[in-house]
Amino acid sequence: MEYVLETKNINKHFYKPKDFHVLKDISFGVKVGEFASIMGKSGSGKSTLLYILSTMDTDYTGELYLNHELVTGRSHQELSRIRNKHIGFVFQFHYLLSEFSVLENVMLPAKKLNEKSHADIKRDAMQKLEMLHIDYLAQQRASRISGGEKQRVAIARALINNPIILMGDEPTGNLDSQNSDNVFNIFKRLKEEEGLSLLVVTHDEDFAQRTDRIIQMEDGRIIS
Ligand SMILES: Nc1ncnc2c1ncn2[C@@H]1O[C@H](COP(=O)(O)OP(=O)(O)OP(=O)(O)O)[C@@H](O)[C@H]1O
Repeated sequence: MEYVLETKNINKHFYKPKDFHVLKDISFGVKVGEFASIMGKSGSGKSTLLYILSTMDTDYTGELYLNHELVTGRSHQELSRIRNKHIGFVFQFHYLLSEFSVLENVMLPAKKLNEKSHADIKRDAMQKLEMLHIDYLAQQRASRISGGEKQRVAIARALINNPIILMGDEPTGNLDSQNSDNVFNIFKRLKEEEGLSLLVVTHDEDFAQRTDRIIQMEDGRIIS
């Protein structure tokens, strides 16, 4: 089986205010081209797990593999590069820089990666915006577009370095049903047309039901 992401026995504790075993022996994988969702009650550990999977949190035991390579134990600098190059992340809030244009926002992670010329990055960013049907917003300031548009720009930005997996933490949490549907359809299209792998934490039952697989969490464990 070809996995883009795999974990082996991930455990995590929070020690303040008292010892709390938040993630218990999490072992699972996301297959290449799979669109998986994570559901579970508030407090079951979904966000905590996603922050480990996205390499933002390194305070755990167990192993994390991306493209079959062990990521656990790498230096802060290496992780920052792995994250920027291989993982796209979409949050509930868009985190766009409001004073920058839409195009500049999308270009930023590629600028940081520093592997391509300015012209190439600009061309790639325009292509992502076209793919999401928001290329007409390229020169607009990020502060001046709607919530649904901002989330689509955030998706374009998450895709600029052609990640191997796109992760989302409640990416439709701030959107109305029409815009949530838009985001779902974009994700579905990325899977079907680009072969992208996706892993999305959501409270939206409707959204989760339409993904390939629901990973159900309860009290820090995966129960199904
Ligand atoms: N920094 C922290 N210190 C101590 N406990 C924490 C910390 N962060 C989270 N927790 C606790 O860990 C548990 C899991 O939190 P987490 O945010 O992963 O849950 P979740 O399933 O994503 O919840 P929600 O659906 O509400 O976002 C919760 O009980 C939370 O209170």
